[in-house]
Amino acid sequence: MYVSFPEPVAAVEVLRQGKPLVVAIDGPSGSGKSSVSKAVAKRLGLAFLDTGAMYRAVAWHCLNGRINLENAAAVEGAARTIGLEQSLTPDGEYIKVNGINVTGPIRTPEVTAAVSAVATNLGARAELVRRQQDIIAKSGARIVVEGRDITTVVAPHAEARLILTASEEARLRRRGLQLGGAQTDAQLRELVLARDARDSTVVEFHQAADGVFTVDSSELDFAETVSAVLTVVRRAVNEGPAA
Ligand SMILES: Nc1ncnc2c1ncn2[C@@H]1O[C@H](COP(=O)(O)OP(=O)(O)O)[C@@H](O)[C@H]1O
Ligand SMILES: Nc1ccn([C@H]2C[C@H](O)[C@@H](COP(=O)(O)OP(=O)(O)O)O2)c(=O)n1
Repeated sequence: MYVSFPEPVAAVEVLRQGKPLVVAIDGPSGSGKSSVSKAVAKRLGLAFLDTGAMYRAVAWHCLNGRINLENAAAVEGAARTIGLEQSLTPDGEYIKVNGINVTGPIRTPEVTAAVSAVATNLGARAELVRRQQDIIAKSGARIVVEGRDITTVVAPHAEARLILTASEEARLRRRGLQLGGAQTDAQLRELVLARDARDSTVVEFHQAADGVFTVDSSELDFAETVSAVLTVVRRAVNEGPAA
């Protein structure tokens, strides 16, 4: 079989040309939000915003600056004052805190273990939501945004809103593979399920709100999931919110 390399890039699909097209994607950890959202943004020629990276960046800043994560006022203060700069394209993702590139460091187990302290801080959330809405407006409202509260709080009027979910088993397996298989079952459960349980005390990302579509990727491979999400986006654009 002859396989050409690099693979031909799929043609960009033009939807709502010249008009706003915000695609809001929420879901639990390991459901595929980040990777699938990037592929969807590429396919639709849209910008891309990883909101989880912003929560992680604040957590990294607190750990790095010895800011007590249990001090709610201090964490909120950190969210309000840090300089955040991040890529808004699906390729070459990066994020900087006060000019320091923390793209790698925000993915360490230490930051992952600490990030719920930021995610459950309502003052920090309000500030990050405000920043995210500002980024969406500045993108010309043609952007895929993924996180936990995008369909409900950050962009409740987005042209397409969906929850991307998958069974616990699928999410644990995918995260294990993604991290290279070095984690024990207990460690993976803490990284994925325990963190989701903590985060879901302040945001609902398991159940779709009114008008929000659901894509369950448990039985789908990556390409099928991207395709299912694109189908939902086309349907939302052509027919409106989920019934
Ligand atoms: N439908 C799928 N089938 C198989 N693997 C997938 C699927 N969707 C995502 N993945 C893989 O699962 C891992 C976790 O996906 P990721 O996008 O990081 O999830 P999230 O952002 O929701 O935490 C990645 O390695 C990704 O490539
Ligand atoms: N809009 C968002 C995005 C992320 N969060 C929180 C929830 C997560 O614990 C952290 C990190 O999010 P991220 O999407 O990077 O997490 P995963 O790696 O997909 O599990 O931030 C949030 O509360 N609201």
